Amino acid sequence: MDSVKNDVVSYPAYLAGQWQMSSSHETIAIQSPWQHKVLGNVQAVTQPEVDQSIQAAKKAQHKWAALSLGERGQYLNQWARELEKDKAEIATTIMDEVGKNYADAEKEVTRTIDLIRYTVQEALHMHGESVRGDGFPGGSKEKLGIIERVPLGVVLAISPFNYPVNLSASKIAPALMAGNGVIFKPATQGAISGIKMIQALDRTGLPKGILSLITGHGSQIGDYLTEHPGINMISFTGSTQTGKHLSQKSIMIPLVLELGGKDPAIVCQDADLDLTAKNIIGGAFAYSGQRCTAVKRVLVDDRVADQLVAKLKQAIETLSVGSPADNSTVVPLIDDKSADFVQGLIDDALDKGATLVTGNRRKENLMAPTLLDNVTQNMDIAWVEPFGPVLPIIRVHSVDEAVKIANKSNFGLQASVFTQDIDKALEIAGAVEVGTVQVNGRPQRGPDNFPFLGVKASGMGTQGVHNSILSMSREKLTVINLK
Ligand SMILES: NC(=O)C1=CN([C@@H]2O[C@H](COP(=O)(O)OP(=O)(O)OC[C@H]3O[C@@H](n4cnc5c(N)ncnc54)[C@H](OP(=O)(O)O)[C@@H]3O)[C@@H](O)[C@H]2O)C=CC1
Ligand SMILES: O=C(O)[C@H](O)COP(=O)(O)O
Repeated sequence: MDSVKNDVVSYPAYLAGQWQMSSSHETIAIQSPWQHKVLGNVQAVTQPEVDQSIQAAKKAQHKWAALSLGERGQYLNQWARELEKDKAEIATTIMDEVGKNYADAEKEVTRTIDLIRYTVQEALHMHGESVRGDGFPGGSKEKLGIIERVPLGVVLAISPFNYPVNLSASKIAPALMAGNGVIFKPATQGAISGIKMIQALDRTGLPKGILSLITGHGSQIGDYLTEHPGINMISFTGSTQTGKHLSQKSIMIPLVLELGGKDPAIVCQDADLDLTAKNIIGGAFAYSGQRCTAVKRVLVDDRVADQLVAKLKQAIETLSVGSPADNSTVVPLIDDKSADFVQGLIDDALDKGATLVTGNRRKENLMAPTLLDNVTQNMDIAWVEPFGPVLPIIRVHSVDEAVKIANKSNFGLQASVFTQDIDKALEIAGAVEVGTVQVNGRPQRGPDNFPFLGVKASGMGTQGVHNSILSMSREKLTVINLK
């Protein structure tokens, strides 16, 4: 299946049920962000190959949707078992390809297996409803409406680099269980992990054509996919910039967009500061802050700010920094360009008078975890998503000021509130314009049975297993006019 030249593997794409080298004869070299070597080549898939894949998905989808939920579930449960077998290999690929530490990469695969199994169970338990017409003026009991959920057709699933397996499966599994065909476009940096995951799915004997895996740079093939008339729904996770672009290109189809964030941790005067510091550190620096739900700013009551900063400094200075293979918390960023971007934000803040508490050291794309205090609203780091290991502290005089600054952001993914007063927590939770508020905990997507959503520039629509199945199916009403 794969071809090897000069020790570098060329991975085929999975087009209309066949593993194939692209007729473009063009490949993209995937460079490890930390081993500084080429891990393999993936295909630059052509537009005619996209057409063939979408046609094949359309054709296969009717038969697929005609299978019972139990039959579709059997393929997915088998996929979960195949992923169990490949766990170590896929975790190693994630580690090599996106620089996630091994323990977290393995957790990502385990979480994916759990998610697939849960998705099957959830889909099995979902059902439609019926309604009689007599509840509305002029209607009658003789009108019986049967409301079923039916698939949308072909779903385009586009995933980002930072969870190359989990955020892909969290689109593919619900799309398949809802009876759709799938066109899967992984992040280029993450494509080999995506390919390995689909190799496991292919081994289940999945009907040919129902899913294709299209590799290629989003900048080259993305618009063609998005604008394709054969696509009936798009589920996208990635940056706000790409998400906005995609929403302008797509034409009258449902979109679910999970985009960037600038999640604040609001720390009240009465907060348990040890618990707060622990959550902020884990939230801000795991996987070097390359998570949409990372804590990306701290809005702390001035009266406890010195104490909190001291605790954060102490904890940051004990974080392990280095190789993903050593399970370091802070690992090299996805590329040098990302590290340059983060460095630019740090430099801007320091130029404008922020206090460097710790960090601001760098070796290529490996950046030391950095804490900046006395950050003010004229600094870019107060508003921009760094996607790197830097945390700004903004001191505030009141809860109202914290909420005001929290809401001034374009983003609205999650927010954390640290306080021991539940009334205050609920008041703040009600006032913050985000998808989710975490009381005394760090922002996070999981557990995956919870709804996951962003508002404002952080997204549109809702993920989480139940909501993903809903968003990838629609209601269909059949009215029986009884005598
Ligand atoms: N809210 C959420 O759930 C999450 C949000 N994110 C956000 O994602 C970002 C990091 O991920 P990153 O991968 O860099 O994001 P990008 O937006 O750069 O890429 C995301 C995906 O979009 C593809 N893409 C690029 N251009 C186009 C296009 N014109 N049309 C269609 N698809 C395109 C990319 O392909 P290619 O790789 O080939 O360029 C990739 O598969 C951060 O902003 C983060 O906050 C990340 C995870 C979760
Ligand atoms: O990509 C991301 O950052 C995720 O969607 C967040 O997931 P997590 O909160 O489980 O890390």
